[in-house]
Amino acid sequence: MRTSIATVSLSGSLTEKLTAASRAGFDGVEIFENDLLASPLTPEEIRARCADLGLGVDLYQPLRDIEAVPEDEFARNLRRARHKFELMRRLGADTVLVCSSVSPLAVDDDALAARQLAELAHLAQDFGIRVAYEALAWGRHVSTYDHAWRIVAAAGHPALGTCLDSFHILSRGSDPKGIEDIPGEKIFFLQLADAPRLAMDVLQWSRHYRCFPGQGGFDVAGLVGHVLRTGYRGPLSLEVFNDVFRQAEAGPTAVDAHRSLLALMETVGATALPPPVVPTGIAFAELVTPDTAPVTARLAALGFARTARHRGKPVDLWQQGDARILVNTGPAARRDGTQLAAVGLESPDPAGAARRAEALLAPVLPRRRAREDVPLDAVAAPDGTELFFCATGHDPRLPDWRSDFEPVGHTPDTPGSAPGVTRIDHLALTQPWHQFDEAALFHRTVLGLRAQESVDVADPYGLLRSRAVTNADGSVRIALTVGAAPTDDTVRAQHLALATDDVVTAARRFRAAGGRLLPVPANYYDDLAARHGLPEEELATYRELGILYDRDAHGVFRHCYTTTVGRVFFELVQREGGYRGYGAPNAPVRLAAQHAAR
Ligand SMILES: O=C(O)c1ccc(O)c(O)c1
Ligand SMILES: [Mg+2]
Repeated sequence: MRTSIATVSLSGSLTEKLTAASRAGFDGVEIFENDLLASPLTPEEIRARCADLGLGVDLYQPLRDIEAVPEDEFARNLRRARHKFELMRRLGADTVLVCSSVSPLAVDDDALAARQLAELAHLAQDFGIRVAYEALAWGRHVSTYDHAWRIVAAAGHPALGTCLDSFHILSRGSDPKGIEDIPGEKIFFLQLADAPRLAMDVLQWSRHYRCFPGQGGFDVAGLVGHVLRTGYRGPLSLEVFNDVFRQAEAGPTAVDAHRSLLALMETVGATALPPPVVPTGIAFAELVTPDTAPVTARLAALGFARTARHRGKPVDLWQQGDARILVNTGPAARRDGTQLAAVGLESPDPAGAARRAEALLAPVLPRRRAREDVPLDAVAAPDGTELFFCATGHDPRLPDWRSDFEPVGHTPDTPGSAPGVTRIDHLALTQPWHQFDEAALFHRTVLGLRAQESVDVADPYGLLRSRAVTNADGSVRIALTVGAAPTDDTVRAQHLALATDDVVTAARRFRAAGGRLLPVPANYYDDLAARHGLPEEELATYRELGILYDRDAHGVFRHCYTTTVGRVFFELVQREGGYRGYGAPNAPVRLAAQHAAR
């Protein structure tokens, strides 16, 4: 099917928007009137630019406040429309969107609306133009798709059809099943947008909070299924009014937009993509650092041993139990400071995982970082984190990334031999401020992970949002976070959470080995005592070590934090009884403590 995007969904000049849409692989655009009015290009130049970029001008929009008005007013509206049709002819656009009137002059008279829309369509026809009538959710008299369709049907003009917009339909709670009663050839256009479920005025909701399909709470794919069953074969077009996307760079936004549409088309069976290959564990996390000592001192104190070194690069493998951390001191480290740069995901089919990622527009990274390296499939996540699809000896047919490493003589503790770290529990990756929703969609569609609900976390200097993506058994957990103050290193911090069966002993061992744990204020423990009624002795231990505590319907969570190096800190976590969360209620206390420590 044709994919299209409204210029209002992207930031920049019209030229920048068109270029971004074309590069991201869209077939066409809806040109929003304001973008044309503000452009220094003539309509002919815009048409030529679109042609050069391989874009069709699938829709010109919107014509407003046309129908169901007194005759003298309607005569003025027709003059206005004629001017637009002349413009559209120069632009090479053959469909115009007319949205239902919000004018105080409009009357509640369907027969009048139908008669005037037929007259408009008659004029449009002379210009080779079709009119697509759309119910705005806040239209004065027409606000539902079935009402707009009744008027279109009554008008009975071949150049008049309807435009369906998933936002207007789903925001009002209309049942989209009735779409199947509209003949496909009378649906002239289909606009798609998702939105988070918010209890607010629908106009404000529409103009500021729409998002790409799959990022919000609507069943957009379900709606598209109904539309396709009518026989509609026109474009699937994204029309997303969103305050964040208006500011974000158009190029990446357009790619994210197209990915969301591809995933939606897969869901409704309109396209076939390589199937998702869900990762089965975390093979490694890779830190880059220009300043090795503070990182390795923390790892050693946590009980990690340096077990191997890369044959060709300044990269060490530190290991404990099944937790593997690469410490890279190469050139990227000097450029970027200490940060989590790459994640190795255990994959039953690394090549298949990479094929899906590529089909969903993820940048594919070179298979070998150096000529002599084992070939590994890798892609870049939206935040730039490199994701390696790899095998850690679980399948003899797949190359083992560890073959690039030479043992250095230390053997790690075997899991369970000492109460240390058993595995990586989760990773927390900070996303660029404008890519939070996209990050969740990426991890869900590209990696086949499940996204949990987003939670708000109060930081002393702004609000953070956090959303976890996981595989079914919890062996892959990634917390995606975003903050309001992107330049602040506490807000930009990433962390590596390490699982242990006994956080108290692990914390004591870390301290005894010279490690410093993040101090937690006494007020926190007074509150904890009141909330959970923990025995005084247990509380005293937590107080002493800075251990935080949480409980959900499934179990208990105890955790503590190291101090931060660059953008990175470590967390020791003990999950008991199937606890599913990440200690979110404690995050504000942790963030305040980290700001204080800075
Ligand atoms: O918010 C609006 O005015 C507006 C305009 C055109 C549309 O297609 C739409 O869905 C909303
Ligand atoms: Mg619309």
